[in-house]
Amino acid sequence: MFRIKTLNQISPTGLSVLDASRFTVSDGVENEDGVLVRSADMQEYVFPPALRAIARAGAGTNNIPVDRCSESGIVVFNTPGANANAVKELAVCALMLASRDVVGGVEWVKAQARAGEDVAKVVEKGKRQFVGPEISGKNLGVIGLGAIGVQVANIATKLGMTVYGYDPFLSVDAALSLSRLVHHVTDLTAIYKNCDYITIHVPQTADTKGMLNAAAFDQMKTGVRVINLARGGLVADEDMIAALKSGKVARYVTDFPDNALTLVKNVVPIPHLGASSPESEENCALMAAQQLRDYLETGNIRNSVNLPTLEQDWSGETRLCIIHRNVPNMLASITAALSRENVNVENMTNKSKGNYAYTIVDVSARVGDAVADEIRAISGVLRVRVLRH
Ligand SMILES: NC(=O)C1=CN([C@@H]2O[C@H](COP(=O)(O)OP(=O)(O)OC[C@H]3O[C@@H](n4cnc5c(N)ncnc54)[C@H](O)[C@@H]3O)[C@@H](O)[C@H]2O)C=CC1
Ligand SMILES: O=C(O)C(=O)COP(=O)(O)O
Repeated sequence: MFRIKTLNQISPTGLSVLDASRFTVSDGVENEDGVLVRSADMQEYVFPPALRAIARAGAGTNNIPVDRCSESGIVVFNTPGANANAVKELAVCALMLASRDVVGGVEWVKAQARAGEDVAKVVEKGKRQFVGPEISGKNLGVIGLGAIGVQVANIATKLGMTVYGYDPFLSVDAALSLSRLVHHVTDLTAIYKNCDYITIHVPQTADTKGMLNAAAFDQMKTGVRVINLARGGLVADEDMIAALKSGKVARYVTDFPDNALTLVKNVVPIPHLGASSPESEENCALMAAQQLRDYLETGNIRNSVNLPTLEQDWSGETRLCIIHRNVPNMLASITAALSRENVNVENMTNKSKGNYAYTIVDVSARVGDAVADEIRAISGVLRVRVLRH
C-alpha cells in the first residue's frame, strides 16, 4: 500500500486513478511515499524517510525545494501544458483588463448604488473616466514561449495584435506550434522598445527573479501595459510601483498580488486564478496522479523536472531503480556489483539530466536487499529502490 499525502485540494477526478486497494490518499497520512501538491510552499518541508516522489499538479515548481529533492533521491514531477489553455484564456482577459478600466468601472457602479444614486442614469455621465484603448493594431511582447506563451502569442495575432516573442531556450515543439505571424526576436530590447503590452510567461528561477525591474522599465515605451500571470517574483515590486507612479507603466495586471501592490493605482490584482478552471484542475490532477502512480509502481519516470524521462517495459523478476549523480564509471560500478552477486541483467536503461541520472536494471533473479545495499554503497548513488513483478 502506498501512502499519498495531499498538500492542496486536488481534483477528485485525478485522484480516481489512485486505486484505493493500492493507495491511501489523504492530507493526514504520515511517512508518505508520495506528495501531491499545487501551490503549497514546500521549501521548508521535512522529508519523511519513505518519501520518493512529489507531483506538482501544475507547471511552476518554485514552491518545491527541487535541489534538496534531487540530493535526497526524490523525483519531482510537474504537468507540462496541462493548464496552459486556462492561463491563455485569462491572458486574453488580462489584455482587456490592462486596456479598458472594467474593474474600476464595476467598483464605481457598485459605489453609486450603495450611495443611493440612480445607477441607470449616472453610468452614462460617469463612464468617460473608464475609457481605454483597443488592443487591435497594438504591439504585444511575449516573454517566454513555452506551453502558455506560444498559445498567448498565437491568439493575440488573431485579435489583431502585432506580436513579438522572446525565448532564448525555445524548444523545437514550441517553435513548430508558434504562428508564422509572431516575430521571433532574440533580444529583449526589441520587446521593450516596440511593445504597448508585455506579458511574461517564464518560470521563476534564480536567473529570472526580478527580471522586470527599473532597468527594463527604462527601456519600455511610456504607457506600456504589463501582464504577469507567471510569478510575482519575476517583477521587482518597488520598481513597478515607481513605474506606475511616474506613468511609465499605465497598468499592471498581476495574478500574484501582495500588500505592497494591491492598493496602488492602476494595479489589477487577480487572486492567482490562472489555472483555476475545472478543466485545468482535472487535467493537472490526472497527469500528476498518473505520473506519481507509475513511478511508485513501476519506476518509470515521465515529466520530471529533476530527473530524465525514462520508461522501460518490465522484463525479469526484479527491477532496480537507481537515482545517482551523473558521473563517470557509474554503470560499470553497478554492473560490477551485480556480477559479484552473480545476477544476470535482462535489460538496463540509463539517462541523465544535468547533474543527475537514473538507471533502471531488470534482472532475472529475485534479488534481495544485499544486492541493493551493495549498489547503495557506490559513491554517487542517491537512492535505490527494489521492485518485484
Ligand atoms: N497563474 C497561474 O495560475 C499559472 C502560472 N504559471 C506560471 O507560468 C510559467 C510558465 O508556464 P508554462 O508556459 O506552462 O511553462 P513552460 O516550461 O512550458 O514554458 C516556460 C518557457 O520559459 C522559457 N524561459 C525560461 N527562461 C527564460 C528567460 N530568461 N527569458 C525568456 N524565456 C525564458 C523557457 O525556455 C520555456 O520555453 C510557470 O513556470 C509558472 O510559473 C503556469 C501555470 C498557471
Ligand atoms: O501551475 C502553476 O504554475 C500555477 O501557478 C497554478 O497554481 P495552482 O495549481 O492554481 O495553485
